[in-house]
Amino acid sequence: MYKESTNVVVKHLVNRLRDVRTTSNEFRLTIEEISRILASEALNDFPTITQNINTWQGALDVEVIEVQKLVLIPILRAGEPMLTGILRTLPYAKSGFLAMKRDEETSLSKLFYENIPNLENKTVILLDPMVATGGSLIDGIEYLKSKNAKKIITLNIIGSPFGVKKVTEAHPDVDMFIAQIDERLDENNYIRPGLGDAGDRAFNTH
Ligand SMILES: O=P(O)(O)OC[C@H]1O[C@H](OP(=O)(O)OP(=O)(O)O)[C@H](O)[C@@H]1O
Ligand SMILES: O=c1cc[nH]c(=O)[nH]1
Ligand SMILES: [Mg+2]
Repeated sequence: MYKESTNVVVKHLVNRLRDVRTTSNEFRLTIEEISRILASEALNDFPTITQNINTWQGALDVEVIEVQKLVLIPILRAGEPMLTGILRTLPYAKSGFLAMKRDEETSLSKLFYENIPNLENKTVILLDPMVATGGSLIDGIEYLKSKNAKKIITLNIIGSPFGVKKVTEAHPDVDMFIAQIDERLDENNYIRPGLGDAGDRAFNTH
């Protein structure tokens, strides 16, 4: 399934990403902010455990997210600020990494590096801001399934209708939380209106 955010703050922040005046530093910080909101939407139903803590009035049983059951995995480069943002909320979540690059001639993704912790019995939150053809996300999900992830949730910022459909058809068991689905994929497989190349915008390489 996929769920497009209805949060007006998320929409507001996505439009800041689209603005060409937004500097790379502000772009990364905005991605961090959006990702923290998307993560709280995605984790709303996540299982909690009871923890006994000491408060100013003594011992108290409280409900906390079972962070040990989570693994955060960004698809580099553009997914990196998403990880940074979510780690500010969940600083002790385990993280793994997939470094992928889409070949701009063929639009096929290639995996260059991975470092993934044990995923057995873990829920993976896969992070990539852009879902254009959907190829990178589909390949990333397949890789994590081959590593026996128990459940996969993706957090994405902008998708094309084509890419989102491809991902949900290829992996109907994956829950996709996306900030905004844009109008279309263009003839160069870029999202319109989109924001350009998210990696270049984030790391000042355009
Ligand atoms: O849905 P797709 O057609 O596969 O395109 C989306 C992919 O392209 C972008 O990464 P890119 O390959 O440009 O790498 P980068 O993050 O290093 O810029 C983006 O972050 C996705 O991973
Ligand atoms: O629109 C697009 C397509 C692929 N990658 C991006 O960063 N943006
Ligand atoms: Mg790129």
